[in-house]
Amino acid sequence: MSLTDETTTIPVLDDATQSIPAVLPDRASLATLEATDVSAWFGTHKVLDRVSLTMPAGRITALIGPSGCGKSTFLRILNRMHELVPGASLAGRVEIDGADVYDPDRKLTDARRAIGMVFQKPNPFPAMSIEENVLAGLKLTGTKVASRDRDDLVEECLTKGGLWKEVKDRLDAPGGGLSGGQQQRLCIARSLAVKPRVLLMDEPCSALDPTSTRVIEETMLELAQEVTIVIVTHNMQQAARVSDQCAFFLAAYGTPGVIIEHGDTATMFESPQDQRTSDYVNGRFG
Ligand SMILES: Nc1ncnc2c1ncn2[C@@H]1O[C@H](COP(=O)(O)OP(=O)(O)OP(=O)(O)O)[C@@H](O)[C@H]1O
Repeated sequence: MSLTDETTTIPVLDDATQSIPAVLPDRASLATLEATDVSAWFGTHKVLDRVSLTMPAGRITALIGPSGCGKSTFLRILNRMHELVPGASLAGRVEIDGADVYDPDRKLTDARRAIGMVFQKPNPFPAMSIEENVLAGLKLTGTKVASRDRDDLVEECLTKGGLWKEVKDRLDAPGGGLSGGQQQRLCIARSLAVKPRVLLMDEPCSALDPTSTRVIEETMLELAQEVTIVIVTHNMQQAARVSDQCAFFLAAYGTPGVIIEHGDTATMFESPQDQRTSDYVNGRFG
């Protein structure tokens, strides 16, 4: 089913009922994510109207805009989390390298494995060890890794998450015992363990101090070489520091969110086309 009918309601899919093999493209390569005419509702409340955006392979795309304009909803549509909200629906198309993310013949876990998510508040499993946290996503997504390869995978993911040096001597310690910034990097490492092609990050630094924020930003810049990143941020300096392109979302009073303008980050900050973009990135509202 391609979700081009504006009135289509997405059913909440039960993984247990989906046994068709994965057909997502090779997860080892960088992927472009393409959203076309995406609209979204919570019940009858329409919160996004025909949003289209290309998020290029190996680049960092920042979604910016004032509170309530639909950035997080858009992000959650990209890896099929929106459909978990009772009464939520959407229309439009999301493709990863041309493959329909909402193809009903595809397992929900395939979409989640290919398109990982890091949330605003670090959410490690507090009682699980650091090592167990990294490996936790494998079980949740049904990803198989031989036990002899697990140590290497843990080291690889913690290294990419920028945490290895700090925790390599205490992999058995509980994840909940780490600082907030370390916990967020542990969550990034956990997302990486299933080898996603895209990593979605919803205000990943908003609960962190400036030092931890910089460490996460450095981690993101390194990760972009092997995974496409889409980040929601309210921090304009952060958008300017880390992103290659920005999309400015806005919802005028009583209307659903739309993208007013998008383009490469330098242009969006230095010479945007739309006065509202200029006002927003210069802190005149929002
Ligand atoms: N679970 C939900 N149920 C009902 N309405 C929701 C739900 N989540 C979000 N909304 C509504 O959808 C609209 C868009 O919200 P969303 O969180 O996507 O915006 P946002 O731009 O990410 O905001 P913020 O920057 O504050 O996180 C808002 O009007 C919000 O109230």
